[in-house]
Amino acid sequence: MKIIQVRDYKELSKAAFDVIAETLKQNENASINTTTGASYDGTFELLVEAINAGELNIANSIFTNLDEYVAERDKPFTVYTYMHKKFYDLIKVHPKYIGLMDGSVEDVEAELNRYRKVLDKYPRDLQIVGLGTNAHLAANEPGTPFNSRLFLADSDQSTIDSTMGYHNLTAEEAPTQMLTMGLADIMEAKHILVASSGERKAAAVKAALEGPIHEDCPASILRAHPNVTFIMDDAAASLLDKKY
Ligand SMILES: N[C@@H]1[C@@H](O)[C@H](O)[C@@H](COP(=O)(O)O)O[C@@H]1O
Repeated sequence: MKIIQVRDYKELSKAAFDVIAETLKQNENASINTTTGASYDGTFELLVEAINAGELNIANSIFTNLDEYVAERDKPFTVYTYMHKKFYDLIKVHPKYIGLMDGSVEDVEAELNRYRKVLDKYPRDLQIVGLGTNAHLAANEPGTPFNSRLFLADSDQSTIDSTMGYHNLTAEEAPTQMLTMGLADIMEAKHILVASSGERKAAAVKAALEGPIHEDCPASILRAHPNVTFIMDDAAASLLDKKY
């Protein structure tokens, strides 16, 4: 695992951007699957700038997402809304293919089957993930089997609380379930990028990097992958025993 420790969120966003840009520069047909959320807001801003300045060509790339809330698509907190507001609506050139799950469907099984085919068609060159405060990956909460595949997941209370905080939602408005790629789906990527920022992620970073590799800590599975770039800022690294 390549661990990059930076000072703050600004440096973290630049370091994550550099990994994505390098992937696209090496292979303009790259298939990139991404998370959404606070960890990557700054990274998406840098991507939009670089694409619109003509410095990065994404016209031949594939972009897919790794999870989606069970909710109407136009709700402010959905992955669909995030990707459009912070990326797809802002860029002048679009990827060759954009794949998003639809959490508003009645037939969840059919939607998971449809997305299975999307993932099978576009094996991931780069998988972008964030850690939950409880060290979840996507919506794979603690206790999820390491061999999980695309499924409908119930969110832990800490995850629901994070979503409420980030999107300023009441308990009634907050989504409680997600369609999500499984841990085995995430592990299939050639390269996995993780970015973690701030004190609220420090315990999850410690568990992921220094705790047992166990299903109680979904992110610990990343240590079994041969090509992970883990970027953290000083605050997220503050509980680590070792200096990496
Ligand atoms: N399901 C999402 C994940 O896809 C996301 O990566 C993670 C971290 O989010 P954030 O970057 O906002 O802390 O938690 C959420 O619950």
